[in-house]
Amino acid sequence: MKIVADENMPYVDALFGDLGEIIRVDGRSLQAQQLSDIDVLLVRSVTKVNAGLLASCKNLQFVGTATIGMDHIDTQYLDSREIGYANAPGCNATAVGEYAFIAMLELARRFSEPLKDKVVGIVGAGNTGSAVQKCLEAYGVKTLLHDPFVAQSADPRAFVSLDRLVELCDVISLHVPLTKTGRHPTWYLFDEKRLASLKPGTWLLNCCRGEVIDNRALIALKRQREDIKLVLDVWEGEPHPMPELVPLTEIATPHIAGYSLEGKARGTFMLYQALMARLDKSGDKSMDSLLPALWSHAVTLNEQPEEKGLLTLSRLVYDLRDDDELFRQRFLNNNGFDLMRKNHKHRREFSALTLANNACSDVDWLSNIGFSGVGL
Ligand SMILES: NC(=O)c1ccc[n+]([C@@H]2O[C@H](COP(=O)([O-])OP(=O)(O)OC[C@H]3O[C@@H](n4cnc5c(N)ncnc54)[C@H](O)[C@@H]3O)[C@@H](O)[C@H]2O)c1
Ligand SMILES: O=C(O)[C@H](O)[C@H](O)COP(=O)(O)O
Repeated sequence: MKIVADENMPYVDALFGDLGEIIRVDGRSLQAQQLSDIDVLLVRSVTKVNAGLLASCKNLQFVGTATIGMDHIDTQYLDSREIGYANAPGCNATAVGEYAFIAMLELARRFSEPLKDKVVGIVGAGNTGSAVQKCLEAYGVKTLLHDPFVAQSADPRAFVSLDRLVELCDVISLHVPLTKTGRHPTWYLFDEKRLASLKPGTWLLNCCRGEVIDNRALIALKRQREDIKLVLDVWEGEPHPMPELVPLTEIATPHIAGYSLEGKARGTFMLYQALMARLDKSGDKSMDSLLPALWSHAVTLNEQPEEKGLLTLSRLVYDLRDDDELFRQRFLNNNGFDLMRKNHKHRREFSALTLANNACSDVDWLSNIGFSGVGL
């Protein structure tokens, strides 16, 4: 079996090595002629999988994308050729949730405005939106949700309209797929008009897809309204963000909100499971053996951490300021955006840090946020 895999997908050798030959490729520049005799294609969000790429693959049985988003895959075309496919829903939801939560803690500290006093609006209440909500609620922050699809399901949570969310929230975090059609398209969901309606001092975070916000309108808004604070992980026109937008942000990163080691391992592992099911084989691999230990094993709490202490714990697991600094230095360099993504291997999730409780008081909320605990 011949397997072509994006070079930015870790753990492919460990999981797929027994199945056949593995060829690593640069997913963004992948060409049809590199794929003519392959059986399996494993991609990330930067590869457009469509008739143009696959027309000459006669043996192709399976396409896997180690991502949540599917907007880069022409599933109709795959269906028409009866090629199996899978994505990895939820694989990096915890990573995105923790990224957004840490970013909010960073802004709270920078502007001396406690996160605990804010109301946070979450647009899109699926896997990543729910992961942010989990961290916020565990910490005791009030959240409001907008999701017209989930609102009509049996989900017991309360939902508000987008207008109401924008009107009431101090912080808005975006977690929708990129859609151009259907009843509630998200392309430019935050257009010039919506952006103009943000209440004074709003913090706006985008960790989903760049084009959910009209980036030109965002630049125009920021030039008039210093009070709006931006956290952007995704950009219109990736891998070339509008250069004038970057200095207008508080935190800027190259589409790595989902890039925890755990999230990447989960993504590859979910594709392994999907391929094994497609081949009607039972897999003998497990995810546990893939991950290394965190550099610091445990931290002992002698007292209840306040917001500053919570940020300190978060930074032990993932210091978002490092990625922000590197991005500002490098995004304009040749291939800087993609190189930073390719070399991004340092990030862990809260669960990698074990907290020991010497404080006696109730610190269950820390395990609800996601930290591992001895006696929490
Ligand atoms: N920055 C990153 O690294 C990163 C990582 C993971 C996912 N993503 C992006 O984030 C998106 C969301 O991921 P997810 O795992 O939460 O997906 P999901 O499918 O679990 O949830 C998306 C939610 O958005 C809702 N939605 C759709 N249209 C909406 C609209 N107009 N208004 C409000 N809600 C709407 C859906 O009903 C769904 O509940 C993905 O599609 C992907 O594009 C980015
Ligand atoms: O949709 C997703 O899952 C995310 O956007 C994902 O983290 C993108 O990462 P990539 O596949 O580009 O490495």
